[in-house]
Amino acid sequence: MKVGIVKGPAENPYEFRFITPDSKALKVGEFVYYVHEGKKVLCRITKRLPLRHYPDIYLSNPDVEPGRILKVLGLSSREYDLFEMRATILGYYSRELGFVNPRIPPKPGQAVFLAEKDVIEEALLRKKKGELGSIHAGFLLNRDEDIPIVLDTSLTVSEHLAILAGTGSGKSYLAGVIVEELLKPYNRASVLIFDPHGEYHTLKEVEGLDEFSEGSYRPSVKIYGREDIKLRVSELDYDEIVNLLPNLTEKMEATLSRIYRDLSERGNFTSGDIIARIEEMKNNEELAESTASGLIWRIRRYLLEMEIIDDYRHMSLKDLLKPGQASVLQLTEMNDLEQEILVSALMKRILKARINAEKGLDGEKLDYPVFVIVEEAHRFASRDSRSYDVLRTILSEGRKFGVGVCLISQRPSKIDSDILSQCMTQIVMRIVNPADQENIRKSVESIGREMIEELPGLTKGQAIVAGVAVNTPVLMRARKRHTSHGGASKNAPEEWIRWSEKGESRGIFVDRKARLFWDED
Ligand SMILES: Nc1ncnc2c1ncn2[C@@H]1O[C@H](COP(=O)(O)OP(=O)(O)OP(=O)(O)O)[C@@H](O)[C@H]1O
Repeated sequence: MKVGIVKGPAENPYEFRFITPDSKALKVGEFVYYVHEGKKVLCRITKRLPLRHYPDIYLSNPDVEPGRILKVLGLSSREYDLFEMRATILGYYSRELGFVNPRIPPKPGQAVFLAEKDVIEEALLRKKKGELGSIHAGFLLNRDEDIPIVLDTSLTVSEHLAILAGTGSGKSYLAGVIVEELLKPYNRASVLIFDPHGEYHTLKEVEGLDEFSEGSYRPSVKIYGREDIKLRVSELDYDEIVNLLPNLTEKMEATLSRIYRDLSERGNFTSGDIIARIEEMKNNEELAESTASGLIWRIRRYLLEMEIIDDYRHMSLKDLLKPGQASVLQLTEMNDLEQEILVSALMKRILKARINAEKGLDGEKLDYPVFVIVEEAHRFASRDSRSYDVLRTILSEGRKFGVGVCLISQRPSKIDSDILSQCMTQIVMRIVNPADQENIRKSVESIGREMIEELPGLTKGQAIVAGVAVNTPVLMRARKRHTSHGGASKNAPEEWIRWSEKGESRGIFVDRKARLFWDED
């Protein structure tokens, strides 16, 4: 479909301007093309400017439509119905070379066409919907026709993914879509989810849905609650143990460091082993009574009191991570310290197990790549977080060993920029906060300035997808979930009414007297 005519070049050589009537309803982000030597040269619309404004006097009376004034004056409304569009030339697409820019802008007078479904699918996407190793995340925005937006699974997971947006824009809904896709028969991924708000348990529904099974394949989703999540004392780093024990004196730290070094060389150890060593040092008069008792008290009070820390039990990595399985670690009842220590210790163990498997080393092994989703990533990937060092290492080295990470955050400006810039696929949804927009502009180079300007205007579920998993940034609306969304907003009035209809409200206002504690039964 012809949608406009080229007016001429713009300020820079890879842009041009064209004129289109309003009736063609072209929007920023839309894909168009012109023909050069028989090839369709794909372009993205970056700006839409009205060509002529109505004289102010035509707009002076809100009750009189400007078109009527034109009619009375015998003028045509069509000349006010025109828009000048800017478009960036992406090039014609070659499977081998990617986008090839012809380096000759279109001539004035040349026709501009709306890119058809097959042109978009061929040029923008590396994978077709349902193909082996594909993620059907949504549909091209601004089109009535459903043009699927499909990501390349391999690049999405191994080169890390970031989903960034203001709160309530649909991040975890979309992450759910991505996990669903990863569990489909054409991916059968091994996924781990750190879920601080308990939003992912509903993914268990996939186990009963036909879309997810093929032959003998059926995915599984395991939910780990607080009582199932355990770290062994001996799998904690020295720094992690120190972080758990408050107000250690220099002498206590030095003692603990020595004991930790000795015990960790032997393999597994328990908190009882640490305490026994401290007592031994005290009895040998290597340690003052007050230091020894202070250290033992802290170990008993803080290390042993922590529910996620155990002397013997820990989660088996082989149970936690399996192809065709998503494991959801619910962190809802843990405090920040426990959550950070858990992310740090478990991620370290996963990376080590992958390195062991890849290099044929001794020790715990994981024989397949894994994908880890970290919700509220700003809490775990900011410089002052206890899990910062591990995440930084995994983000920079994980791809070599098949540990992919998806960071999800509503405060991208709080995520360390070295970490964020390692996420090679970015999905950015509505962001209104200017500091966060600026941070996205700096750390997500593949999204141009004109696309960043679109961010505040997006609505729930709409996103810019950019980076290695697609050939060029594209505007998308997320597809519908097969499973329900565990993070769905509460409908308060509905719940109030349901509650009151059950009769539970009766009598609630009878006792209006404030009770003092000595009045209580
Ligand atoms: N694509 C979508 N289609 C339909 N509903 C959606 C879509 N995306 C999000 N929603 C709904 O919008 C609400 C917020 O979505 P979601 O929980 O994914 O937001 P969020 O960005 O993760 O928010 P928060 O930062 O608070 O966790 C939910 O009720 C969800 O069901």
